[in-house]
Amino acid sequence: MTTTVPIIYSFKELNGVAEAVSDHIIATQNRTLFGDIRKDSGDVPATNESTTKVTTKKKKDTRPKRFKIALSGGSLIQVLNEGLLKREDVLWDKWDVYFADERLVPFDSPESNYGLAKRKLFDLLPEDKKPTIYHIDESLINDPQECADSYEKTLIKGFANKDSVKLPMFDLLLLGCAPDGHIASLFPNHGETLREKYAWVVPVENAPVGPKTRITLTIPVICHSHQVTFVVEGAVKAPVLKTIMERPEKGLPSSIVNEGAASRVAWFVDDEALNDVSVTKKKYKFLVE
Ligand SMILES: O=C1O[C@H](COP(=O)(O)O)[C@@H](O)[C@H](O)[C@H]1O
Repeated sequence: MTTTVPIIYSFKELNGVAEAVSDHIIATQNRTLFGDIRKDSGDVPATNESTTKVTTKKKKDTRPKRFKIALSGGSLIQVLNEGLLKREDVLWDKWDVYFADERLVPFDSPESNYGLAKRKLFDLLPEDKKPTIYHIDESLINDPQECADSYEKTLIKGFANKDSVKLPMFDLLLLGCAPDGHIASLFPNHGETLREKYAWVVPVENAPVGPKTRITLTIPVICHSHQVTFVVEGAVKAPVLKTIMERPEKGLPSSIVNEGAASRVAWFVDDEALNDVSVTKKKYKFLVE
């Protein structure tokens, strides 16, 4: 069994993954802000109170469009640092930045995903170009369930209410993939977390890779994103990429998302990470969209 999801492959001569993924992010930003591709993620269906029948008529969303993006931590942040900071066409002040997962450590810990993004990205932007950032409540890091619930509430506010919007829809969700196949803080063999259907955010209390306690977006939320983009580099990732592409039946979290979001998934990988993959590669010469 092989996966049919195309790989968007960053050719070395096009300056590598950081450049290519930056072009992709900016193209997605521009389509979201100036195109018509985004479904109204914040719309609330009108309710006819006399019959309590929910109609499909939607209120027109008159709010200025924002680019709603979720970031992972880890190696992705360095890629963004190298690719995005030098660009002038990143409209940072129109970005709403959320996190795909967070490690429950203080923000000044080197292990904090928000802390890393802050130091390597947000702190380096001019004051008038900062995005709006939605991070966890640092005071709740000792209570994973509370922290997850609180972050879910943050999402609910950002994407209207949970009853009317069954799932939030990020314009772009950026994922790394660890050598064990975990994405965000969704780990292989964490069945209950991987099967979660209702919650948008869940606690993780026994992560096999430190820090042990985390919170993470769930698979349905990740797969509902308008665009899910993986960024994976280095020979250390070659075996896991082979498993994802050639053995989806193994059910790694990365494979579940790769299949679940299918046509909305893109992969940005370098030659080293792709080295072991033997399925037919669809190579796209990457052009600015
Ligand atoms: O623990 C985590 O690991 C993954 C993968 O990190 P990488 O450094 O191998 O790219 C990361 O995406 C996630 O946000 C993080 O919490």
